[in-house]
Amino acid sequence: MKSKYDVLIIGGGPAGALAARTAAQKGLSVCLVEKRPAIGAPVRCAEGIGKEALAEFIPPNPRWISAEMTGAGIVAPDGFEMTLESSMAGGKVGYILDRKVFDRELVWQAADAGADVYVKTRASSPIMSEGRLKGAVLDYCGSSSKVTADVVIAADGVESKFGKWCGIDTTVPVREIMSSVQYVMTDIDINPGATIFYLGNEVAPEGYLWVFPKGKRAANVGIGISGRKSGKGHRAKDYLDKFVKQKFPHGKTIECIVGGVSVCRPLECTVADHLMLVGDAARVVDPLTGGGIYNAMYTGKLAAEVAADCIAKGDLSKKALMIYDREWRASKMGKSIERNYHIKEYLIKQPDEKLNTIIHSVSKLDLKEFSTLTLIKELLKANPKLLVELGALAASIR
Ligand SMILES: Cc1cc2nc3c(=O)[nH]c(=O)nc-3n(C[C@H](O)[C@H](O)[C@H](O)COP(=O)(O)OP(=O)(O)OC[C@H]3O[C@@H](n4cnc5c(N)ncnc54)[C@H](O)[C@@H]3O)c2cc1C
Repeated sequence: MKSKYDVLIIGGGPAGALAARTAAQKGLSVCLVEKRPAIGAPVRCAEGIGKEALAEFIPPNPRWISAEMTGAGIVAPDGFEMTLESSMAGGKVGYILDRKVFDRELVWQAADAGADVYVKTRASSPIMSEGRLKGAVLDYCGSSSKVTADVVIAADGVESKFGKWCGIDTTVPVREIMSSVQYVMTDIDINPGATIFYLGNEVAPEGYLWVFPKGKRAANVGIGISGRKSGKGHRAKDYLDKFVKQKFPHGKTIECIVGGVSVCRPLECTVADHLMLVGDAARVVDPLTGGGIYNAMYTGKLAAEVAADCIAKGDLSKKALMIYDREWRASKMGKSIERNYHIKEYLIKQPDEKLNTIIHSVSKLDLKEFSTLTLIKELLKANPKLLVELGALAASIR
């Protein structure tokens, strides 16, 4: 391992991979370290992503796509299902990825572009000198080495520690961590072309339960509930087991994963001198859907672009790197996170009766664009009273 790079990236998920690929393509020397022995495993994700969102970063490839989606369903607490599709999108609206292969492909592309990649290598502390971040101490199989870099990109996911070690407050309030469990199930009766979301305080308090198809009779069946609702007898797993017993009594569980998803607002500031935070480490998951793959790739790529400009100018100060922070907040992604945060806060306070009313208001929607914003606009049309309840927020949606 070399001891000096232009860019050191911590974490080999979609955020780190896109940062590494972009920085290497720009001719920078790049080191990406991943603490796990293999990129992409174990998967901690339901693997859903929109078709257009994915296409911004990589052309689709059947090698890492488990299933193509043509629509979605939202099931109200009383069991009524609203179906969503988009004839405008040519019938295909999204994918369920195979992230074990997908994440590996992204890192592979970064390596092909020239990045050095080290797995089973953990960043264990920052190197601080003359009051500034100079790099990180990396642990590999019992030995430690120091790697310095002009800029460190922390892409270390939801469990991110690097930002905190450098003085950034990355704490997520307990109520804004979704406690999640997911089974990969086979031998179950599903609609193989639609992602289904189940809502309700009895099903998934302050969260939702999902069935994301991975084939004709296989799916990721998972749940995320608010950390503050989780307790003895009411853990995410308890809710999921109850659902599975009722809905898929003969299904077989071939994999079980647990994880946390932050559904808080993004960090107040995602840069410091010589440091940038991207993806889940920056808390840029969509607070309404819990989706973070796109946002991770978007921030990873943008951070590397800004880093390259700043390296060329010889200024890696917080002030210079702030371009990244400002740009992602002003982007469609940043605005959508802010809006969806308020909608999530509104929805989690609603009783089941209200959720039933909202979902019953439309039984089938053909969306021009298959996005949460278009869906919300349609629901507002069907429930004009919500405009009053949402107050100032409604203006930003129309
Ligand atoms: C149950 C569940 C379901 C989800 N479903 C979806 C979904 O359907 N669609 C969607 O868009 N999003 C989903 N998400 C969110 C999505 O998985 C994340 O937003 C996405 O993976 C974020 O990418 P990332 O690169 O920021 O972080 P990660 O993918 O978490 O990658 C971070 C990497 O950093 C490594 N790392 C951490 N610390 C260190 C260290 N000190 N040194 C070296 N390496 C380190 C970790 O091992 C990890 O590999 C889901 C999440 C969960 C938990």
